[in-house]
Amino acid sequence: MLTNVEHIGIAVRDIAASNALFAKLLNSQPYKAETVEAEGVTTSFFRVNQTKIELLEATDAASPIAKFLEKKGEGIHHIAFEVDDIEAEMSRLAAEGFTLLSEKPKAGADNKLVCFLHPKGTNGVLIELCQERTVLPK
Ligand SMILES: CC[C@@H](C(=O)O)C(=O)SCCNC(=O)CCNC(=O)[C@H](O)C(C)(C)COP(=O)(O)OP(=O)(O)OC[C@H]1O[C@@H](n2cnc3c(N)ncnc32)[C@H](O)[C@@H]1OP(=O)(O)O
Ligand SMILES: [Co+2]
Repeated sequence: MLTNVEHIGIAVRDIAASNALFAKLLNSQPYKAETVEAEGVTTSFFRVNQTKIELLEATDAASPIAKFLEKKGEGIHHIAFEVDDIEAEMSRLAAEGFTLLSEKPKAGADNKLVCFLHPKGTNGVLIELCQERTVLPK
């Protein structure tokens, strides 16, 4: 089951400058910064009540964020939904015809297991599923 919008991912060119901008906008500081080498990103997270803003800067030219910035520029990169059982949701969504971008959940930022759905099958919006890693998948 999808339980809430866990975070909104925003692609940025300069995470230090965007941290300062979002700190002013949200009147709060990021609570976490984390690099996820496997995804080619450096992230920072701001809490906004029940959800989060995830700023994403590319760590290298092959990063999905570098490619996105080149094609579309800065802006909303993905919407992440919290799920209670990521493997069950992956099976359900694959059976519904969505294209999963990994066969298994992957390690994400902020202690999450994640899986992405291809934006071509979701009206041009990249969707991330994420589950807290303390809840082990079946
Ligand atoms: C920090 C970890 C994690 C978390 O815990 O929160 C993250 O959020 S990591 C975020 C970065 N990681 C990812 O995005 C992984 C999933 N993405 C991918 O696997 C790829 O980016 C992709 C979606 C499969 C596209 O890759 P590829 O085909 O190699 O790139 P292209 O640049 O050629 O794009 C093809 C096509 O798709 C459009 N596109 C790409 N990204 C997005 C996007 N974020 N939203 C909407 N559309 C997107 C792109 O514009 C191309 O379209 P056309 O030009 O019309 O073909
Ligand atoms: Co994300």
